[in-house]
Amino acid sequence: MEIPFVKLHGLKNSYIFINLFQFQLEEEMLAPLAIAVADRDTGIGSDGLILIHPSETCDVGMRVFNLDGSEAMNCGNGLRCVAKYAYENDLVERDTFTIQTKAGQVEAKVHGSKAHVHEVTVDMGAPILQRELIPMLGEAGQEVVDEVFEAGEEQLHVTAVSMGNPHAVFFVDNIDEAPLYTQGPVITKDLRFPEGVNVEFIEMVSNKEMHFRVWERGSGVTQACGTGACAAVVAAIQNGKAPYGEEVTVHLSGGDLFIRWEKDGSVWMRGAAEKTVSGTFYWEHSA
Ligand SMILES: N[C@@H](CCC[C@H](N)C(=O)O)C(=O)O
Repeated sequence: MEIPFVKLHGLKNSYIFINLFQFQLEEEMLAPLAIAVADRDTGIGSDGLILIHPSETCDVGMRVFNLDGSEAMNCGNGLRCVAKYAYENDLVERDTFTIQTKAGQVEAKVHGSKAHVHEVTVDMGAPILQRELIPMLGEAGQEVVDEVFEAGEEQLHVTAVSMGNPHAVFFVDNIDEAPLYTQGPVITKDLRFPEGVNVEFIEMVSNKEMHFRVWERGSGVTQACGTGACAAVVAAIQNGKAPYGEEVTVHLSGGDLFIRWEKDGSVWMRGAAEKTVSGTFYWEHSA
């Protein structure tokens, strides 16, 4: 099978994009295809697969698959890349348009020209803070803010936030000493999070600046996570470490994102999106 693709990344969080306005794929192919394209030896190499598809309710639709083939409800870096692709490739004409995700609808605004979109702002909608909706086990109806979290020998404190997908945020004193590779792969599968969880470690630099590292559910360590950066800023505000309504700079391994949470309202994400490769993926699918 010959599959046309484009590779884009948001701050080095890279995905293979397939345009389903032009190409059809069977549902049962999607998970194995995600694993195949993401493979850095035998595939193209990426953190996963994103499908850009026609939508009945929005200007375009997006589906996201992690490196291990699991499907996610949302992807912040993917949304900026989809917006760039859709505008540059005339799937949309206006510079502000809607994108459907499995978690709901968002609005994106591209910055730049039809020839080159360099940055995108996305209204990510309101975070979901109620424990059972994240979802996290425990007493329903409460927010999970700075809660004691036993993790093996360590006692951590977690703040849990959903941006359509679940995030467990841990504040640390020194980002270089965060237990990313020891706790990340364990907490992501912790049974207290019945759907698994993306794990973020945050060092506050000031009330408007933070360092960020992530272990993504289904993909492991990545250079950036857009929904994770949104969740981290929400968590910082819930913990009194950052203000409502002001842009916070998040330093991820792959670059910076600029996030603002309006009180009782939306989280806004602004950042770069880049295209690197396009081509044909040759795939022998064995059903
Ligand atoms: N990298 C993404 C998030 C991708 C999905 C995540 N791993 C999940 O399973 O929820 C982002 O930029 O938000």
